[in-house]
Amino acid sequence: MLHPPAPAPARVFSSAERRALYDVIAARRDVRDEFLPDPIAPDRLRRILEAGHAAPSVGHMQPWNFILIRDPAQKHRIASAFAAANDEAAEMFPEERQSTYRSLKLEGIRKAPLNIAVTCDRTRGGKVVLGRTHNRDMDLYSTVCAVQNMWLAARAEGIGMGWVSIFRPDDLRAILGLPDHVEIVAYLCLGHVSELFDRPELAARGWRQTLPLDSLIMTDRWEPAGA
Ligand SMILES: Cc1cc2c(cc1C)N(C[C@H](O)[C@H](O)[C@H](O)COP(=O)(O)O)c1[nH]c(=O)[nH]c(=O)c1N2
Repeated sequence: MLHPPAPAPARVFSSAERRALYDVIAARRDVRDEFLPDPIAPDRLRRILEAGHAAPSVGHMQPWNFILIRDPAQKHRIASAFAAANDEAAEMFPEERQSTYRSLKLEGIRKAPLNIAVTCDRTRGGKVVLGRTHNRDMDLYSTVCAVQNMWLAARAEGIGMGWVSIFRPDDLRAILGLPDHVEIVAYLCLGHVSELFDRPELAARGWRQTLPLDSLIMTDRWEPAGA
């Protein structure tokens, strides 16, 4: 007779191991401009992708794919799509912020030796997926979990990663040749880094400051501001 599989004892991490995890979380940065041209060694890239693939996903759907982009011509098309969208984006901010916005470097598409498009196949796992029955976007959220795992793994490997989202989605879909049932979730730039900011670059450059954690914690239900 077959017995259902039982869980194994949970591994306990030492304080040094815990510290290492929190250090990586704190030292992770969004990288735009600090990329070096050196290629990423295949074993490092593999570990970063494995970290992504180890992410939680709704119903264990694993809806992600990882499109590895190194071709300069393809990067050029994507950088042009970014430039078009970025011009439109600049216009959307109040006039007094537009020059600051234009001074920010917001992508490393050509400078980073590797770009990765992380996609979500919305049909994977069939029509009904455990946990997604009433919340259709859980597959997209799952894919974001994969991206965050990659971001942390990359930092631990000494690889910088930046997320670029300033695109008209249809431009990027066409360039990547995505079928209708596949969404682009993240466009990532990866490479070794020379330097890193010790806090978010947007905060360091005065665009937007980091909010204090205690101002964000609520108890039992939504607390209206000033209550
Ligand atoms: C979904 C999503 C999308 C984007 C980003 C992040 C995320 C989560 N970020 C990076 C973002 O600006 C950055 O994470 C914050 O400023 C905080 O900085 P650190 O990530 O802590 O360095 C980002 N940065 C950028 O320069 N261009 C971009 O298009 C985007 N898009």
